[in-house]
Amino acid sequence: MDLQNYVRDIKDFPKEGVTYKDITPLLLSPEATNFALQQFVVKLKDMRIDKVVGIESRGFFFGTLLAKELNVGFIPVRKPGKLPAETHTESYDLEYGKDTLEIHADAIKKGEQILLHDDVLATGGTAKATCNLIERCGGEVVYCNFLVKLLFLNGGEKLNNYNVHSLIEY
Ligand SMILES: O=P(O)(O)OC[C@H]1O[C@H](OP(=O)(O)OP(=O)(O)O)[C@H](O)[C@@H]1O
Ligand SMILES: Nc1ncnc2[nH]cnc12
Repeated sequence: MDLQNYVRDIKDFPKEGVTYKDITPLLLSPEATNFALQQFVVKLKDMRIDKVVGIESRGFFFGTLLAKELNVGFIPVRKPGKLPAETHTESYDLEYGKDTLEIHADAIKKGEQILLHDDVLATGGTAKATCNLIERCGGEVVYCNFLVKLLFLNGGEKLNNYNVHSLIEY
């Protein structure tokens, strides 16, 4: 199955000059969703993963599916002001703006091995900020997992020190 057929380009969204990679066609297809999930799991099955961290909001879709599949807990990393308990906070630059992310400070136990998941790796700011959050909680980022990697934005450079994997590259 060619997963690229399930990602569509939306020109000039959310800003002029940005071509947005829309994964909703993939989510609409149970076959493509299951295929992508199994492709992820093949790579992960021999690794020790204690928890999955998914990034709001599109990282929640496959993040929770992956956690269920690996039989481990799921941790949401959220936009500011959404998490109710004590948090750690990181700010970062996006392809189309600036943003801040938060994690519950007690979500990870010291030394736990964490899988980070998001739908798209673009400039890498979001993923790098999330790695920082995980490490501030005492976790170790053992794998950064994405559906889509935008090679021309060089997001991988920000994640030099990490194990990075994606199913679809542009
Ligand atoms: O690699 P980067 O340049 O940091 O960009 C990648 C991030 O941008 C998108 O999130 P967005 O902020 O659009 O939020 P959403 O998931 O809620 O749509 C995407 O889901 C990633 O989280
Ligand atoms: N071009 C893009 N398409 C979808 N999500 C993104 N996140 C950052 N850049 C993106």
